[in-house]
Amino acid sequence: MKIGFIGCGNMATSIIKGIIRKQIIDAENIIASAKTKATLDRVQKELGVKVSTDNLEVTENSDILVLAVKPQYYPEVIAQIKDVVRKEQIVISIAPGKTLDWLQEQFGGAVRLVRTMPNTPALVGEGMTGACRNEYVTDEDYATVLQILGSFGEVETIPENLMDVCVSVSGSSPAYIYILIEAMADGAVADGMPRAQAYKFAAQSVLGSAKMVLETGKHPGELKDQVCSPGGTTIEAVRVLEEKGFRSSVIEAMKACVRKARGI
Ligand SMILES: NC(=O)C1=CN([C@@H]2O[C@H](COP(=O)(O)OP(=O)(O)OC[C@H]3O[C@@H](n4cnc5c(N)ncnc54)[C@H](O)[C@@H]3O)[C@@H](O)[C@H]2O)C=CC1
Ligand SMILES: O=C(O)[C@@H]1CCC=N1
Repeated sequence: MKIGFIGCGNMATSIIKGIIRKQIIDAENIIASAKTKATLDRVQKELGVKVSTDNLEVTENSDILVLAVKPQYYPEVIAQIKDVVRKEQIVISIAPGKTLDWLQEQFGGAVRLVRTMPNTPALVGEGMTGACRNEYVTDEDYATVLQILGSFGEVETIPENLMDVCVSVSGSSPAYIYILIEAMADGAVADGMPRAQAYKFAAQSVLGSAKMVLETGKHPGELKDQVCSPGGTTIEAVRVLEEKGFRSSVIEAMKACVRKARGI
């Protein structure tokens, strides 16, 4: 099995590192393209995969092809490769807003397409990916794709109409969490904790809280209540978060994210 990446920036690098880490596909069976020699040198050095500036070479040398460029470059890239994409090849999109119908139209023929929304924690094997496929992708093809996507974290098949929601809840959400961690560390630093220590305490608390939700199966509200002692410290923090519109800020930010995805 050979996998190709057109574009090798943040997301492709995270996916490739995740795949190599789990030894699903060897580095020698991975090929990636980029626009500049500087990026290719960085990719070759950092990941040890084959590299090329030629998107056609990447297309011809892969069974699974990931389109890992920004959405605005999709039309240009697809126009360039569509005549060399083979019938049995699987093309994976990772772009927000690009529907299976739109992708199909750009290719102008029957292409096996899997639409996904991954996220950068793939780099450490803790990604969350939503996926759906078109009618040309066989069950066998799709099982292979899910195995690859599952090698760098969790993967779930979702209806295509939820892909834009997936962008806000998992594709983009690591950014919100990093802001939260940074803000928590700023708070700790403001009260005297050294910066590096503050990042560790904040990040480990986020990691532990996420595990509590996933592993206990308890409602997040119940877990929150367990932390809030009557007349205690936590409820004071919660009171201020509610007063400052924390919950509503998150919801509104996510709705803006979905609107943007729908408009891309
Ligand atoms: N960064 C993230 O957290 C996530 C990104 N995505 C999606 O992944 C895709 C890639 O995003 P990033 O990796 O963040 O972007 P990026 O900008 O880091 O990487 C894209 C790479 O593609 C290269 N490129 C541009 N045009 C090219 C062409 N014609 N041929 C070959 N290479 C070309 C660029 O030079 C760049 O290195 C986007 O569609 C994005 O929406 C999806 C989920 C999460
Ligand atoms: O910001 C973006 O457009 C991409 C999609 C999801 C995460 N990053």
